[in-house]
Amino acid sequence: MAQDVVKADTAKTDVVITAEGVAMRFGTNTVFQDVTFEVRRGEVFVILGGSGCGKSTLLKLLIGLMPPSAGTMTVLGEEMAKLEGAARRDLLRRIGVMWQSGALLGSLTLAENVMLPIEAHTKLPEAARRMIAMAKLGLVGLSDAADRLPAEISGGMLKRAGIARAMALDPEILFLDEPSAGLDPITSAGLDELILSLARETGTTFVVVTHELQSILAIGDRCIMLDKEARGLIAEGNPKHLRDQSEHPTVRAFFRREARAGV
Ligand SMILES: Nc1ncnc2c1ncn2[C@@H]1O[C@H](COP(=O)(O)OP(=O)(O)OP(=O)(O)O)[C@@H](O)[C@H]1O
Repeated sequence: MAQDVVKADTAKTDVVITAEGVAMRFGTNTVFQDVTFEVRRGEVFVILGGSGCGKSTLLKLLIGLMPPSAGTMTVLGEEMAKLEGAARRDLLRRIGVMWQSGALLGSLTLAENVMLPIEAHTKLPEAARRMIAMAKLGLVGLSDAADRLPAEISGGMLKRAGIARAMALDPEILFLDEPSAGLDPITSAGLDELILSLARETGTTFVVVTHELQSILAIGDRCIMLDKEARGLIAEGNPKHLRDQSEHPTVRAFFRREARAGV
């Protein structure tokens, strides 16, 4: 199996997420176990795998929605599962999440949607909140749509607006749950370009959950692959290396199915 060999040289300060021996069980159902990986500052890190392998569950553990059944997970040096109250809120403020649905409020304009987290977490006056919201909408190419309602824009624009809102408080890590779900291939490729340019220009670390092969190859600096049958990780490394060099049958099957169509 291809493995990234740079890991040993990486300074600890460059590591923003660690998972060590992480397991998640629901009753007698072990979704995964022995999951160990790290995410480095500034990279686009992809969590991939087939349906039901536990991608969303892992994302929920990472953002502290539930604690792992076993193992240790740290985000920005803190063990989320052990944090409470203000310490937990402080850490949550340093990360952003865009769920698959985008979850914008339909009765508010895009600018008002982006202003919401700023209002919730700061005491900035409205003019300053709007200025930040406009800057974030500018980052995702939606300056001209700031005063439109979610129902008035396309699916791709909704995703961009969701990213702008998730970036409202300048998160160090941005988690994206299936960002290209429901988008046509051209719109999806545009979103991939946006994610790449945001990662490169803002230095934000992206953790992206997806099973879209085209996106994985386009944006992923590194990835991990979860597998339902193995109940854990079956690959870690650069997606293109895995595609070209992995000898694991499931990894090969996943990466080569669309590779034949010209990826
Ligand atoms: N709250 C829960 N209670 C019980 N079982 C759960 C819960 N959440 C997830 N599971 C189980 O964990 C397994 C993994 O689910 P998960 O949604 O994380 O997979 P996934 O890889 O994100 O799948 P998909 O790509 O289809 O969204 C499934 O068997 C699911 O039934």
